[in-house]
Amino acid sequence: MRTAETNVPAAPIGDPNGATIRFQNVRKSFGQFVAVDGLNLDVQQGQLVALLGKTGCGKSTIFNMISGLTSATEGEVSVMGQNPFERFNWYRGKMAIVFQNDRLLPWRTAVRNVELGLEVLELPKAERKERAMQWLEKLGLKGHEHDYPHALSGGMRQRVSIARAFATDAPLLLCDEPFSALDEITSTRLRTEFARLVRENGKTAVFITHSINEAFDIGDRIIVLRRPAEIAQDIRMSADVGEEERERIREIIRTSLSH
Ligand SMILES: Nc1ncnc2c1ncn2[C@@H]1O[C@H](COP(=O)(O)OP(=O)(O)OP(=O)(O)O)[C@@H](O)[C@H]1O
Repeated sequence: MRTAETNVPAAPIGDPNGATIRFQNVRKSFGQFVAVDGLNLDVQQGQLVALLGKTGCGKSTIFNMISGLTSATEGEVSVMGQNPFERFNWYRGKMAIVFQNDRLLPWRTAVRNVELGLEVLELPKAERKERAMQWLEKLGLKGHEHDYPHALSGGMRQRVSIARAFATDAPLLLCDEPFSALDEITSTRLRTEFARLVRENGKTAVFITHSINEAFDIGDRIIVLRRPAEIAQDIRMSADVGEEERERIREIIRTSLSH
């Protein structure tokens, strides 16, 4: 595993404060129910952050605020220096999302599904196809470009949705438990490949998970949340963290999650 600071380009897009994602005293409530309470969080460009927490701790709510699907009740959310809820369209081509469900269109082949995000960006047809084919190859799907989703396994479909996200060339990737419905072997392989691609391509990524193992495999930084979405631990991982230290960190995380 590499340190969080590798592959970090000089300055984040449009953000004078130097953070790609910034939450300042963010509160989100649904009626009387407080899902996120006073959250402060900075994600720097080039970081691969695993957001780890038990079910119902508010991970998706945070995710929805980053992606602009919902607004904060109080406080400031800034992504690349803009408010994602107010400037939803500004993020086209700057933010790509991978969901738990692959969300492929069943009537489109793998390559046509990858091209979809590029159609929205209005890229010329030949370039769309070339980019989509390249990303499918990088995701190990050479030979399956013209298969329809129903002919692909769950892992292959999720590979297509990752190719679709990377093909847009968005600097920020948001992933909401994309591998949690897959078997452990497929999931482990995919998350390792995903993390490598994020680093190789200098992306910033937030990866939501409820699995400690997944957070360890993915994150340069592991943020452990407890209800109502407060940060219980903020852990920086690096290549020189030995196995003994990793086990100690796992124990700290388990303890945090059990509260
Ligand atoms: N639209 C909503 N209306 C009312 N309550 C909501 C709404 N969205 C989320 N909540 C509540 O806020 C809390 C946090 O939900 P959230 O989906 O963010 O958690 P999560 O950590 O993503 O859970 P999971 O891992 O199960 O997806 C939960 O108690 C949930 O019931």
